[in-house]
Amino acid sequence: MTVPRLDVDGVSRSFGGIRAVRAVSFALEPGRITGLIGPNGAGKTTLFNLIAGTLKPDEGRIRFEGRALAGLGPGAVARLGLARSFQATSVFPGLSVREHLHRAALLRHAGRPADLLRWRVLAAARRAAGERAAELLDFAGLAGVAETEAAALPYGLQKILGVVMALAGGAHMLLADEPAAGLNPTETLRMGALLRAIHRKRGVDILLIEHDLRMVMALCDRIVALGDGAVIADGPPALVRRDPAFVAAYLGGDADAA
Ligand SMILES: Nc1ncnc2c1ncn2[C@@H]1O[C@H](COP(=O)(O)OP(=O)(O)OP(=O)(O)O)[C@@H](O)[C@H]1O
Repeated sequence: MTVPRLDVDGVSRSFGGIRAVRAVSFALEPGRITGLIGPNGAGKTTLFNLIAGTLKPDEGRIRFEGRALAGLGPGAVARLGLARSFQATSVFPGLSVREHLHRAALLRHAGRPADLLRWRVLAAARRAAGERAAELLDFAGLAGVAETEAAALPYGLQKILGVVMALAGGAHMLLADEPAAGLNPTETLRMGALLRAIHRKRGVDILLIEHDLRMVMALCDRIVALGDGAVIADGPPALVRRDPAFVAAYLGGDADAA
């Protein structure tokens, strides 16, 4: 059997008395866009934090491409190729769009300060990061705003930059955290097209948390639905949207709303 891209096995996490994530298991084959959905408070963000290494599970194991993530922090997880979308404006205040991508590309070396003390290594890393930034500017359609300060971009472009920054370090899998939140319909379509291009043209798998069900249904090969911290439905969109547990928990019983 193929090694799953991401294998979440019996993962639980509580905060005080609240069991935010309860014995969640799913394995994602390579080559997929997967949606992680559920009502407010269902545990999506907690699960993302557990996968990205920001939080540690109380129980269970998470493997990325066969490697256990236990004990790794967010930087180490990202360097393995599992990267989370950034909040573009809060990362490097005052820096341009190009500089954001350049810094994000350099971050993959940040855990190896000894390397960076050797100027040859640093110079080569800077050059490669510059090339990568230029290529990503073109890929994401951001070349026209490359020298604009990231914080001054329209919100939709800031969200695009935050997603593309996650690719700058060479990710094989992108954790996209509500990329359409706060976007208007045109911006949402552009974001959907970008995610599809990231997957199809760059071969990056995506795990997508998103409240915009239309986007999730259109983009995803598979949907994992959480309710009250546990998996309540898991499968292709056409099946999940008719799953009684999903309909009851997420849509208040109205299957046609999905
Ligand atoms: N740091 C924390 N301390 C205490 N409780 C927390 C913490 N983080 C999350 N929770 C609780 O865990 C549960 C799951 O929250 P989580 O944010 O993961 O849900 P979510 O599905 O991402 O919700 P939303 O769609 O609103 O972002 C909620 O009851 C929340 O209040």
